[in-house]
Amino acid sequence: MAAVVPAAGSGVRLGAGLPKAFVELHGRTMLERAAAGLLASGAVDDVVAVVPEDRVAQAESELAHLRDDDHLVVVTTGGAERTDSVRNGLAALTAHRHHPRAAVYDVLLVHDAARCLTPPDAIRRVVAAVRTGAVAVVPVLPVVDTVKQVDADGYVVGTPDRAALRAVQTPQGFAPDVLLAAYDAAGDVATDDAGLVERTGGRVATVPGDPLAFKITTADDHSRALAELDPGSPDTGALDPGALVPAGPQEEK
Ligand SMILES: Nc1ccn([C@@H]2O[C@H](COP(=O)(O)OP(=O)(O)OP(=O)(O)O)[C@@H](O)[C@H]2O)c(=O)n1
Ligand SMILES: C[C@](O)(CO)[C@H](O)COP(=O)(O)O
Repeated sequence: MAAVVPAAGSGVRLGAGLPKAFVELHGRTMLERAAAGLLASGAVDDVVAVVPEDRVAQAESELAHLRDDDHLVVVTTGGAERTDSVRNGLAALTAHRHHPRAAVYDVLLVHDAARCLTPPDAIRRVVAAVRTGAVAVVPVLPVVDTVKQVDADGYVVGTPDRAALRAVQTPQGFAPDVLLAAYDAAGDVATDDAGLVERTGGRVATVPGDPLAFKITTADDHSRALAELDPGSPDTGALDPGALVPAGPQEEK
């Protein structure tokens, strides 16, 4: 089983001044924590990390300790959108199929480096659901706020039934042919990989997610991650929210 880890985003909303996946949490980058977490779950054999072009050498060096006879760890470069980065990761996996470790995968995962605190049980739940027959699986949490749909002017046009809404996390898991076909068919970007499967008519199952699989997006999320990892310690290494760089065109995300 293999996992693609998109880690090529710039992290505009975090505003750390470097690509988000290379920001450290108590001395370890988000990328290294995410990749190590996948392998430590025992459910993942091989990992493809997708990183900015100028971070390939750093990623190779940071992930080298995870590579052994049983675990292939590949680093490749990302694209402008998350969808482009995952596509590159899938291509890198295909290119390594000749490797003795990478014969045929029964499950493919896609897991944000930015969700690097995801507990092993949450990873294993997704894998188990694919192995028991689902072609696509997303971990979800209930939505606790009432959600409004608004028009272009910001006026409310509807209130969806909250009981039918879920917040979606990663890793998302797929039967490999289903994910590859969805990416082959995709003419556009999607904010998550299951969204591409939905567009091709694939049925997407849900499993319980985990609050610790939250996405580190802002400086507050980064502080929360530091505290989750070491509740007793001062906020060492926290980013200064006041030093945020302007978010630019991505700020509406
Ligand atoms: N072109 C991109 C954009 C995002 N990602 C990755 O996709 C995951 C989820 O993206 P997000 O958290 O939105 O990260 P960024 O795009 O870096 O954040 P921002 O929008 O604040 O710049 C992250 O691990 C990020 O590195 C990626 O590999 N390639
Ligand atoms: C894939 C994802 O993590 C699911 O919640 C998310 O959609 C990606 O985050 P982004 O901020 O939209 O890039």
